[in-house]
Amino acid sequence: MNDMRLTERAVTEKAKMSARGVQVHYGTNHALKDVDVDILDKTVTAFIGPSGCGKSTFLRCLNRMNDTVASARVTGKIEMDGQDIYDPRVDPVQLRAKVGMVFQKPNPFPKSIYDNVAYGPKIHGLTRSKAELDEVVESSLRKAALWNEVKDRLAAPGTGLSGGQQQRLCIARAVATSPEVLLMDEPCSALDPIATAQVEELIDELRAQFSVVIVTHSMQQAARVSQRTAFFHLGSLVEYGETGTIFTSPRDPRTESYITGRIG
Ligand SMILES: Nc1ncnc2c1ncn2[C@@H]1O[C@H](COP(=O)(O)OP(=O)(O)OP(=O)(O)O)[C@@H](O)[C@H]1O
Repeated sequence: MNDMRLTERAVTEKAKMSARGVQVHYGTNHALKDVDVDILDKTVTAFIGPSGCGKSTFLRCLNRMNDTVASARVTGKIEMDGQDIYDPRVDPVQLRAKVGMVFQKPNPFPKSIYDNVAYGPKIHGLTRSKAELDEVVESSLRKAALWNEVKDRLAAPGTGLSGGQQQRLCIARAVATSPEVLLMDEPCSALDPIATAQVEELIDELRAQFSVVIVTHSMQQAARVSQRTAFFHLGSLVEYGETGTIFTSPRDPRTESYITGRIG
């Protein structure tokens, strides 16, 4: 056995986040049932499954966005690098800088392109000078593959960009706080095929720096961008594994029915 390959495997198999026995209730609606999963470091993980199966609910557990939903009750354990993210000492605002989020509909702030990206580093005090902030804005826009298109109009409103550019601006905004995990809830559903392809290419590049978790209704997209896939059904995590395996030889008949289009 080649030692080098063993080392590489150990690195890629490292869990960045781990969930154990996670349940979510919205009032009396038991939306998520006993979910156990590891989110690997530097890996794209896709969450797939029929509408209402709990994909977004679970995604929102990973950065405590459900804290903002009055009826939501989350139980179980979620750790990032071995630290319980639901520990009362964890500040959810700080957590969300480390576990960033990009939503279905591009939602830039009604501010300039520059200020959209500078906002996070400013409120978290991540830079000490205007020059340093300028650098973070530029490097974040570069990472989001948007710099060349906006570098001459950084003072223009973010809301004046095209839909695909707005979504890349939202990715730049999330990237600006140096996240360790990026959560994306159907990030391409409001985009045309060209903008979708750009965002998918970007996801692949971002994976070199951190973990990406993407909720998608498109199985083609999950197959294209992810290395791991989790299939949810009726609030349960039915199957989780290597993306190629999930799509070619799933173990559970429910997964097979979904990927062949018989349920959903
Ligand atoms: N804010 C909320 N308040 C109350 N119930 C909610 C809320 N968000 C989701 N739910 C319920 O939780 C269950 C799971 O919904 P969730 O949005 O997580 O599913 P999903 O798989 O992401 O669906 P979709 O693919 O349609 O976005 C559903 O029964 C839904 O009605």
